[in-house]
Amino acid sequence: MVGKPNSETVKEKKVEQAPPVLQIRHRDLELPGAVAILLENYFTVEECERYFKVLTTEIDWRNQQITVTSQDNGERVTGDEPRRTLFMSDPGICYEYSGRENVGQRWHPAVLEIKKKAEAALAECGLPEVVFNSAQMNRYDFPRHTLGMHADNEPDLDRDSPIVSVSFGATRDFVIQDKGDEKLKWVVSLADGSWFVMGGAMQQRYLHGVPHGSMPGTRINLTFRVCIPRTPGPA
Ligand SMILES: O=C(O)CCC(=O)C(=O)O
Ligand SMILES: [Fe+2]
Repeated sequence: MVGKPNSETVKEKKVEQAPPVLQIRHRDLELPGAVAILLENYFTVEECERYFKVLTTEIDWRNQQITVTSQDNGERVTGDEPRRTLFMSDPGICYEYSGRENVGQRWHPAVLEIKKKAEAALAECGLPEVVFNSAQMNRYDFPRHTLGMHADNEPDLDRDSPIVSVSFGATRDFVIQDKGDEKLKWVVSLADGSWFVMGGAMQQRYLHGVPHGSMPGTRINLTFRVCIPRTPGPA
């Protein structure tokens, strides 16, 4: 007779399972005059886990300072950038923003892999091919780590190329605001593995930023860009 095994002798074996493959979801924000398309789950769960680990452990994230113009009295004020950052690029690329000159650090191989996959998505969205030569990288470790409303319109950036943003780790809101009407806002949730493109007149007509979060968890964001090559200069 086959009986029920004695519960004391049952040994459960945990079977290793492949991470799920989630379906890519394509959403066009249909911003007048701009290209703003989100691909959710563009990176697989396996890629998200692998890249999050590499990006949090193998990158020389920096606490840096920025200088901005005070909204109150128009004076220039220097303070801590409210997140950690790093700028990576091909040789001969510099990017000045918020009063700081950033000389591109050498590419980490994982960032180059991510860049290739980020470039491939442009064709999937029916957009022209672009080879990015730099990446502004942001690390948000706490809900208080933020990025103020801004436009990426510095002279170092090629205005005709889009900016592609990819995110790993914790989900954060990404807010877009019409420069001509501050009441016109869009909020996009940028989750683990998401890809987002900002093109057309996005930087001329809109501001964007990452406000204070509500949940703990580290988020890594890489924004791939095309900068105009130049030699380093004073900030
Ligand atoms: O973290 C983000 O999603 C936005 C990054 C960004 O806008 C920037 O680096 O200029
Ligand atoms: Fe930006």
